[in-house]
Amino acid sequence: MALTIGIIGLPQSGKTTLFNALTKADAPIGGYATSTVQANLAVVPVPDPRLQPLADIFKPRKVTPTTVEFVDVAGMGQAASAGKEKREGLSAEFLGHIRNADALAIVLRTFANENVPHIYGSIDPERDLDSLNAELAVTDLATVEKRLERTSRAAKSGDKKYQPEIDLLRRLQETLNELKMASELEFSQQDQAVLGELFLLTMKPRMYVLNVSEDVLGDANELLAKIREGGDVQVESLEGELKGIARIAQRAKAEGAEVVAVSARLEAELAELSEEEAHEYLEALGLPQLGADRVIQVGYRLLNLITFLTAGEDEVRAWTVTKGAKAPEAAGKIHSDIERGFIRAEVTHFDDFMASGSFAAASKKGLQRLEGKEYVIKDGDIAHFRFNVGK
Ligand SMILES: Nc1ncnc2c1ncn2[C@@H]1O[C@H](COP(=O)(O)OP(=O)(O)OP(=O)(O)O)[C@@H](O)[C@H]1O
Ligand SMILES: [Mg+2]
Repeated sequence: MALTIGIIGLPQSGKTTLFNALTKADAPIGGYATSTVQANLAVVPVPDPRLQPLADIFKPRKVTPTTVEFVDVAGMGQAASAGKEKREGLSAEFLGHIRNADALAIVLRTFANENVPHIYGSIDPERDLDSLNAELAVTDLATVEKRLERTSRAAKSGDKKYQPEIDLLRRLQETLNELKMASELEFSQQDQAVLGELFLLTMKPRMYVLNVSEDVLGDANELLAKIREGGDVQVESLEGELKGIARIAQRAKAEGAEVVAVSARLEAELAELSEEEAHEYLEALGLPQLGADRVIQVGYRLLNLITFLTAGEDEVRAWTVTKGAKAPEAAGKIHSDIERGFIRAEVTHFDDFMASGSFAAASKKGLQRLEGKEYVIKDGDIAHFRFNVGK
């Protein structure tokens, strides 16, 4: 089952443009609200700087990155823009698309574009985030209250076993009612089963994607790095777009959420170029990498995934496992037979391999290990599995 990152944001914040930059696809982009009606879904390769050096050494026939799924949905906040009662939450159709997302990429507009009116009439990413959060919270509140009604009815029988669930639901109700995120609460092990059934939107891991104007991209990246590293930033003295960018970055830091700056329109254009041309362009702008690539990498991390590698003359390949997975489970990603017949894993970490130059040299230095069934796979492990399938 593929893990999915849902791209959400206000109408016309640049979600589909970002989606196109991520996927190098051509989803229709519109200059009017609700231009995305149905969802766009795509499987996106995860850029991994370890693949190329391995390919240079093994000269394999094939290099295969691992992938992650993104879904782009219509803009939220329509309830507000249509002047409807705001507390009704999201439509069932919309919800269907993001309920099952495993993490959220929240697009916040800071870019200036006279041809693209903002539904609230001005640029203010903090206000937009509050509005999105409120909408997510109200939607979750409806979910929680429905469940509370059902559980309370069941509890009328006098069975005490429902009490912990009712307590949990009441706590959630109170928090969401204040338009706070359910993720701010502490949960017990016992709560997890109910939470797992609720698919709350405000529980999902999230990242913020600031969609900025092309001309502030360089400054925005510097500012984000400075705030991330805990540098002293006088937000009030910042001008224009950068002020909003800094505010979101500070909030993200306080929440422990990731934040990435992209200029979605520029990146969607770059996605049309060859990789080489795109990188030349980036270098000219003084940027280390495409924002879209960062969005994919950070999104992948949000999903609690790590990458292990296999390398040989046939193929150099990146594979995905959940953090904490043991060697046989990793082997099972390649083939169920390898998991069933798992004997041992020969493991060399990518860094050790590169420092040694070959498996033989790594082995001589004692950097290639034989690991058993209980070994927990680490990000960047190059693994070769020994297995034996009986008849
Ligand atoms: N960084 C940017 N700078 C300038 N214009 C941008 C930028 N990003 C997106 N745009 C423009 O904003 C408009 C809206 O973009 P897009 O259709 O991607 O938004 P959306 O969030 O998918 O909208 P909807 O919610 O209606 O589906 C497009 O005209 C796009 O070219
Ligand atoms: Mg769209």
